[in-house]
Amino acid sequence: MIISVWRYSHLALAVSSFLFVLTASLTGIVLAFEPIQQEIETQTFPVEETSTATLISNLKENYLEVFGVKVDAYQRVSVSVLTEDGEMAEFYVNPQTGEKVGELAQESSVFQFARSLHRSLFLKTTGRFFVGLTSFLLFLISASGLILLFKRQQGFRKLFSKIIKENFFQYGHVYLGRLFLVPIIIISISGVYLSLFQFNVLKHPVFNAEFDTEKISATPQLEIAEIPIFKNTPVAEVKSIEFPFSTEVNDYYVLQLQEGSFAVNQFTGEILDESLLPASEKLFNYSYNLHTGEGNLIWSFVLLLSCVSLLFFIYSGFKITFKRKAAKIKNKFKLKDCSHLILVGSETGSTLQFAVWFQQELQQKGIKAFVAQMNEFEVHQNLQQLIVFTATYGVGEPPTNATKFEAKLKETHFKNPIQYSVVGFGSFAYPDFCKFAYTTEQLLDEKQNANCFLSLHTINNKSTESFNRWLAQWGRLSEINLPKFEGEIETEKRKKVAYQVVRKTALISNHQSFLVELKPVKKQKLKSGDLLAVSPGKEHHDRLYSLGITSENTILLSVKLHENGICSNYLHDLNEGEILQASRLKNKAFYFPKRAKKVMMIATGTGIAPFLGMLAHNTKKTPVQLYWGARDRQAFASYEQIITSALKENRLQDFIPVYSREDQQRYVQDQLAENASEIAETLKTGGVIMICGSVFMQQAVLALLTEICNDYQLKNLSDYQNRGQLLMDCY
Ligand SMILES: Cc1cc2nc3c(=O)[nH]c(=O)nc-3n(C[C@H](O)[C@H](O)[C@H](O)COP(=O)(O)O)c2cc1C
Repeated sequence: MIISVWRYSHLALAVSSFLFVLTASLTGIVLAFEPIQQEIETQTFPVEETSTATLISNLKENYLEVFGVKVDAYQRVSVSVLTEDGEMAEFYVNPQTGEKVGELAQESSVFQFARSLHRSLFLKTTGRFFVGLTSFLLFLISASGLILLFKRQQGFRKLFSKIIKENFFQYGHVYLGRLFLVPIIIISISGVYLSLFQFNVLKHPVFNAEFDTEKISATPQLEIAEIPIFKNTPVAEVKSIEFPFSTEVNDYYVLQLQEGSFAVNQFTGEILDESLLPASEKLFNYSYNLHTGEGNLIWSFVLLLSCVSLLFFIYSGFKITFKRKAAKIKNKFKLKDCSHLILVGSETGSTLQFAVWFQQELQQKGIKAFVAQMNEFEVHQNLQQLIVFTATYGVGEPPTNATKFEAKLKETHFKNPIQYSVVGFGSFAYPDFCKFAYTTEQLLDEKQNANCFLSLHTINNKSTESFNRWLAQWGRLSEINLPKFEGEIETEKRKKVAYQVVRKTALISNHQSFLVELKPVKKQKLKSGDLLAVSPGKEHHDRLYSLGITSENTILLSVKLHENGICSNYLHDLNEGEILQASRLKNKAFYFPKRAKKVMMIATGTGIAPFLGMLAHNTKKTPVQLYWGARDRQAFASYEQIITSALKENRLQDFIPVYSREDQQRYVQDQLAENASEIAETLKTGGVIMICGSVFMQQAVLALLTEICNDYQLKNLSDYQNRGQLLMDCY
């Protein structure tokens, strides 16, 4: 709940000030180049080592008259003098010699334009007011962003720990936020502070030296080089020097230093009056330097990058917001007429997308389904099935639209019996994995007349695969045949590249399957478990093949030839040496585990291909058991050589073929059932189970694994999946 208050504040502030922040950041980017350019172009002199006395003496020697000196943020010393030719001039000098080194820099029109827009939007006082207000809003946006960041990363200490990648824009928003929120807060606070001077809320001090003119004396006269304040002050500390108008004793030097202003007797060097800078003015100087980057190349770069990141924040912020709003609840039927109620607990909208899709599919099957936010939970007498899809936030907290659910449920009485199923959407990256979904199930469990239809299923990182598994189970129990959810899966762009056929085996007559070995024409990094998308000719629908990488680093595909299969026939008709155009899809979710005590591979038919590749590269000799189901022994011929050598070299410990048309006519799941205790032990001790092959086999194996989890009092199967102990690639 708390997180949402901050999120909405963050969003509301960002929306209300977006145009001003956009203008400020664009002009800020241009202006950030000014100090960078100045730093690069400026000729430097040792102002730290040169005393003010040396500078004044040199100037007095070189020019007829000196009116004033200024030292800017880039430590350039400019003078206003009467030259030997009797001309008034202003230019830069070398402080060590007093000689002219260049003309005063003229500000470019681009910077002038950007500065006016940045400071006042060309609207004078009104513009300056809006600019000040924008700075303040930017501060609030950044501060709320920082709080969201702390909450998201679960505290200050974990601020720089891994960011959970939800999607590119969200990841970028958080990642750059971590880097640039603090500089942006500095920019905004300093901007607000500078604005206070524009509106005369704070005023710059004016130094009017006051002293008793009666007491001024011209003796004892000191040489400039002897006057202590000039002798002891390096030029680097000077902001400006006003020279005396005349040689009258009442005329004096006004020396403005970083720390304050001093009136200095031109003959004796006595300090006639002084005024140290008030804190407000010191703060102004800091703010000015921090806001403009003047005089500090590194900080100027930080400012530049912060302004660029602001543009990214604006863009990604809107992208995130629109994505959240993308899935909308549209109910065709009234709640009281619906048999199915889908309740959604969602903060950023992805869970809602699953729910809306589910509702549409149910409606396609003629079932009246209603989608509602968990906070709007109500029951009607026609309700038969309650399905709750909910995410978890914070430390196991409900999403914003589910905060009132517990209270609402407490007040609810189910007059007629209903059945409920809860699906938890969460991320294993958070310690309280799907905790709110567990709470929800427990709350429903305690209600009279509410019966569990399908026990809690948890889904890590919006896995469509995991959702489809729940869908299959729910569909089977309800006797509703639902299609698979084809959600977004993280894949590389499907760019086609050329692969050369290096070998192709003949068909194994009974099985109509064959092996193809391919080599990418251009170097490509591939891993066993990746997918090859093949679409002959102009076919839009490609067929995905799970690939294995052999010990010779060629791609191994095991293909089943279907009578009317476009892709399988296309592959079968290819000859050795021919080129195939296909695209590779990374499938990180199905890679051989880097660290596992044991790996249990389960495959049927051509699903063995990625496993053959994984075995070829199991150089660490992780203990592997391979269960392989096929119709008969003949099918084994194509793989025999690879399996035998893997067994011999200890890259495979155990090969367990199961034939459905031979001996005892058994299926893989039958063999697995016999080894139930070993499977339970594998899951318990952190081993990994990998399944590749037909969906039919997958469903049977998953049903068995669920049974084993129950019998051996293990965790929910989805928990193992979410921990990466159950990897699947089935088709
Ligand atoms: C700030 C934040 C906190 C989260 N906290 C948890 C958590 O405690 N437990 C969990 O399982 N998932 C947590 N998640 C992950 C979300 O629950 C998960 O990404 C979910 O799929 C988001 O669904 P939604 O888009 O419908 O809100 C968190 C995500 C974020 C951004």
